[in-house]
This record gives sequence, C-alpha cells and structure tokens, in this order.
Amino acid sequence: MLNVSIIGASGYSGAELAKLVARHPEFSLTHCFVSEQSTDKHKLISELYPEHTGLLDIELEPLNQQAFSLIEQSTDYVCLCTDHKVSVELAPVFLQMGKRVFDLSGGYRLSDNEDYETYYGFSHPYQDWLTQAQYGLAEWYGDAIKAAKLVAVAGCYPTAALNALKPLQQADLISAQPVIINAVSGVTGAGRKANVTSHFCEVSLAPYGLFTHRHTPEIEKYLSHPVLFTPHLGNFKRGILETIYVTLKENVTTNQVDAAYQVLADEPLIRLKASQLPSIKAVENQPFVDIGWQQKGNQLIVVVAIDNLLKGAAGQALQCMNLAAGLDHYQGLGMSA
Ligand SMILES: NC(=O)C1=CN([C@@H]2O[C@H](COP(=O)(O)OP(=O)(O)OC[C@H]3O[C@@H](n4cnc5c(N)ncnc54)[C@H](OP(=O)(O)O)[C@@H]3O)[C@@H](O)[C@H]2O)C=CC1
Ligand SMILES: CC(=O)N[C@@H](CCC(=O)OP(=O)(O)O)C(=O)O
Repeated sequence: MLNVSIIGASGYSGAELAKLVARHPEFSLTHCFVSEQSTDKHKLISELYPEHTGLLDIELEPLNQQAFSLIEQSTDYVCLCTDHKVSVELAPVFLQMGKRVFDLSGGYRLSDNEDYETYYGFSHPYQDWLTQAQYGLAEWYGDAIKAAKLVAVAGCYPTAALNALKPLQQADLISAQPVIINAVSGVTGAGRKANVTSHFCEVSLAPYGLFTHRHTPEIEKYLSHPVLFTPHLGNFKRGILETIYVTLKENVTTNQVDAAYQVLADEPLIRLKASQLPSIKAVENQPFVDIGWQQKGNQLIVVVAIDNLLKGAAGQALQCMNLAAGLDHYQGLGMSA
C-alpha cells in the first residue's frame, strides 16, 4: 500500500480525490489537511460532505509544523489541491523530503516565467522545479509521468481541449489559423470558497477571461498551436462542455479525421462519439472524456465534455498516481480495460 496525504482536502477537488483514494485498493488515505488558520480544521470531511459519511470520517488536520513532520514520516505521495500560489510554495518542501508530489493547481504547468507574470500575476520563484515538472495529461504523457517526481496535473479546460485536438494536430490536419475554443464550466470549477461571481443569485451564463485566461498558454504549450479560448460560467454544478472550431488543411477528408481520432480508440477513459455529440449529462460524476465531431468541407466542429472535478482534476490526478505506482492508469476509476 502507498500512503497518500491530501493538502486542501476540504475543497471540491481535494474531497473528490479523498473519495477516490479512500476507495482505491492500492492506496491508503493517511492524512488530510487544510490551512493552519482554516475554519474547518479538526472537522471530519464527512461533516462538510455528508454524502461521504462512513467513507470519509477522517479529520481535516491543520497544516502546521507538526504536520510537516507527520508527512515526512508517513507519506509516499503528497497531493496538492490548493491554490496556485500555495502549491508553488508547498511543492518544493515535499520534494525535498523525497516525496512524489501531484499538484492539481497551475503552479507548475507552464515553463515560461513571463507567462506566470502575465497570466497568473506572480513571478515563479522555483525555475528548477518548473523545468523538472511533468505535465500530467495521463493519456498522452504516461511514460514521463511514471518517472516524474513532480506532476503538474493538467488543468480542467485544457484536459478537454487537448484530448479533443491533439489527435488532429498529431495527424497534421490543422491549418495555420488559430483554433477557436468556446467552453462552459459548472460552478464547482470556481472552488468551494464563497465568492460573489459563483453566488447562487449571481450565476447565469456569462463569458469571462477573454484573451487573458491562464488556460490559453497552457493549451497552446501542449498543443503547439495558437488558440482563441473563451470560458463561460454556467448555472450548473459540475461538468465542462467545449465547442471547438477547427479550420482543417485543404482537402482533408472525413476519413482522415476519423482515422486521426483512432489514436485514442483503446483508451478506457476516452469515449469517441463521432457524430453522436457529447453532453454534460453523459459525463457528470464520470471519469470520461467524450469527444464528438462533424465536418463540412475544411471546417470541423469538435465537441468535448468532461466532469471538471474528475477527469478535470481528481480523476486525472489519480490516473497520474496510478502511473507513478506502476498500475494501470484507470485503476480505481470504476473501469476495466
Ligand atoms: N475545482 C475544479 O474544477 C478544479 C480545480 N483545480 C485546481 O485545484 C486547486 C484546488 O481547487 P478547488 O478544489 O476548486 O479549491 P477550493 O477552494 O474548493 O479548495 C481549496 C482547498 O485548499 C485549502 N487551503 C487554502 N489555503 C491553504 C494553505 N495555505 N495550506 C493548506 N491548505 C490550504 C482550503 O481549505 P482552507 O481554506 O479552509 O484552509 C481548501 O481545502 C486549485 O489550484 C484549482 O485551480 C484544478 C482543476 C479543476
Ligand atoms: C468556473 C471556473 O472558475 N473555473 C476555473 C478553472 C478551474 C480551475 O480551477 O483551473 P485549473 O484547472 O487551472 O486548476 C477558472 O476559470 O479559473
């Protein structure tokens, strides 16, 4: 058994990951932490999430000095389900203890400090670790994830976009024009902390972050192609749906597009729907990426859906942890090959 500690376990992605780890046959959920000042410290996760009574009657411990010693002695894998800046500071501490770190934040996903300044609003203090971090997009970088000390688990919107677009890019079917990605996310994407924009009475359906969202450089980096990415906040709890407009190179046929997607055909967590288009309903509370597409001439519209807390966060983190442990990446996600 590998011992796992989760930092930020009271949050939406942390609690989702705690649930997956607690049910996993090869992992043991050793400790769950919140900040030292947290109003939730010493509560049980199941007090915050009563649906997990019995499974997650585990205390949320404050991340104080004693906690660091506890982690050093008792933990193999440390999962950071914390804000980017918190993760940036915590990851090196655990890496120096020799732990394998799985960071669900964006703190180690980009390589260019200028992008951190532009899109995250801070200068990255740990260039060395930034260089060593491995991007955690499980279906695409499995071997590198297996060997990595620090895995920067892929972002939620990028997970959907990259799985939808990398097959086309790999087959060299995309023209030089930017790919247009319109995305809608449920409100859990904004985290559990109270916030006016995610307040019940304020949420409707609205775009945000035009040209400035931090997932633009993340998608561009791992796609190697320019994108125009516009996220929207929708009035539902969980799930992401992206409608993606691709201008194909001249004379690309539907057979070529269909063939390009076959690169993902044997992946248990990817469901190729072709002309049967994906929906949030089909992926909510599920670990899958659903991808559908339709083509007219050299215009291709790809529709992709994921659950933001599973494939977009905790599910993908578990896939990376499985890879690191030498297990099938989909173990513990209710799947068999
Ligand atoms: N929600 C989503 O769909 C996705 C989220 N992510 C990323 O995962 C990370 C967590 O997101 P999410 O679960 O939504 O966030 P939440 O706001 O729901 O949870 C954040 C957690 O971090 C804890 N925390 C805050 N400050 C500290 C600290 N200094 N030390 C230890 N724990 C701390 C919080 O508890 P407390 O404040 O009480 O201490 C809480 O448990 C973020 O980086 C986010 O970008 C990635 C993909 C998708
Ligand atoms: C709806 C909403 O607010 N979504 C978040 C993205 C989710 C997230 O936490 O982003 P990472 O995947 O980069 O960690 C946002 O746009 O900032």
